[in-house]
Amino acid sequence: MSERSGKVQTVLGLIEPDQLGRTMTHEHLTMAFECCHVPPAPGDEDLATAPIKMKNIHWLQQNPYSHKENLLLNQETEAVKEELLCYRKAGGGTIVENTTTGIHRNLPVLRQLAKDTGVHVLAGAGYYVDATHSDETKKMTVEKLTDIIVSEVLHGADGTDIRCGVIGEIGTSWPITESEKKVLRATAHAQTHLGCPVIIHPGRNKAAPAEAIRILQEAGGDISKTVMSHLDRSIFDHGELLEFAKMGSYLEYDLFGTEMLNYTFNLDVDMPSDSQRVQILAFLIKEGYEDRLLIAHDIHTKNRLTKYGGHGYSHILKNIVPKMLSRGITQNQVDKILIDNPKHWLTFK
Ligand SMILES: CC(=O)NCCS(=O)(=O)O
Repeated sequence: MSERSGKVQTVLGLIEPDQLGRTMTHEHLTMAFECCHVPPAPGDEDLATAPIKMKNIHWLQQNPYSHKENLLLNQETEAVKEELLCYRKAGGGTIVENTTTGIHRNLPVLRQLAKDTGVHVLAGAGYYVDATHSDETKKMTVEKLTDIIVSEVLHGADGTDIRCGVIGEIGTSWPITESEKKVLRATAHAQTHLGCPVIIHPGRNKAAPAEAIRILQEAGGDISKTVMSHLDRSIFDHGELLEFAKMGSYLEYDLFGTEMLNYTFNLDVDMPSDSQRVQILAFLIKEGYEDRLLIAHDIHTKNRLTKYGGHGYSHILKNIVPKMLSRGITQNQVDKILIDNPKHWLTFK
C-alpha cells in the first residue's frame, strides 16, 4: 500500500476523498490552445484579429477557435481566480484540471489558484494529442513514457515538486496515431503501477472512444477507473452509446455551456444544446448508468469565462442542476454525478 492509497492527490497534497465536495471533472484553469487554431472563414479575417468586445462576442462564441487571442486562457489567471471564488460560493469544492504536456500545463499557477481560492485542484499527468508531441516525445519508448508519467504523479512535473492527481487528459486523434498509441499503453502501465484515475480525450469520430478503451484494456489498464471525455460530441446514436457504456468506463458529458451551430473541428457533428445534454443524462440514468456519469464544462478558451460574456465555471451548479431536477433527475442522482462518482474515480486504489 502506498501513502496515496485511499486518498486524493491535489496540487497542495493528499486529502481525504470526503473533502472533495462537488467536483467538475474536466476543466482548464490555465492553458494555450494554439495547436487547434482554425483559420477564419473568408470574409471573417477582421473579426478574427479584432480585440474581444461586446459587439463580436456572438461571433466569438460561434467561432472560438478562429481567434488566436481567444485560445490563450493562460492570460486570464486573475479572471479565473475570481471565477473560482464564485464557484466556491456556488457550492463547488473541486476542479480536475486536465491540462497535459502540449497545451501549456502550468503547475505553479494551479497551486497558487488553489491556495488563493480554497478550491481543491487536481493536475493532469501525460500528453495531449499527437499534433503537440515533440520529436523527442515521438521517439520515446512506452517504458520511457511510463517512467515520465509515473514520476509526474509520484514526484512532480515540469521541474516542480507539484504532483499530478490524475493521468490525462490523454489526447488521441482519429485515427489514433502511433505516438498516441504508445502514450495510451504507457498510461495503462502507469495506472497499473499507481492505482490512479485516468481520463481520455477521444478523437472526433464515433468509433474513437471504444478504440482508445480497447488499447488501454489490452495494455492492462483499469477501465473502471478511466473516464471517457467529450461524449457530447462523439456518440449520438443511443444504441451505440449503450454499446460503448458496456465497456465500463465513466461516461463524461463535459461540454456544458458550449452551444454552437457549426462545430468547426468536425462539421458533420451537430453540437447538442445543454437541454439535450440533460436529456442524454436522464436516458443513461434510466438505463442504469447513474454510477458512471460525470459532468463538466471543459472551459479552454477565453470566451467561456464570465469576463467575456461566457457561462463560467459555476454554470452547472447554478443553471444545469435546477434543469436536471426539473427533468426528473433526483437530488440523490445529482449528488452521485457531482460528488460520489468523482470521489470514487479520484481515490487512489
Ligand atoms: C481542451 C480540449 O481538448 N477540449 C476539447 C475540445 S473538443 O472540441 O471537444 O475536442
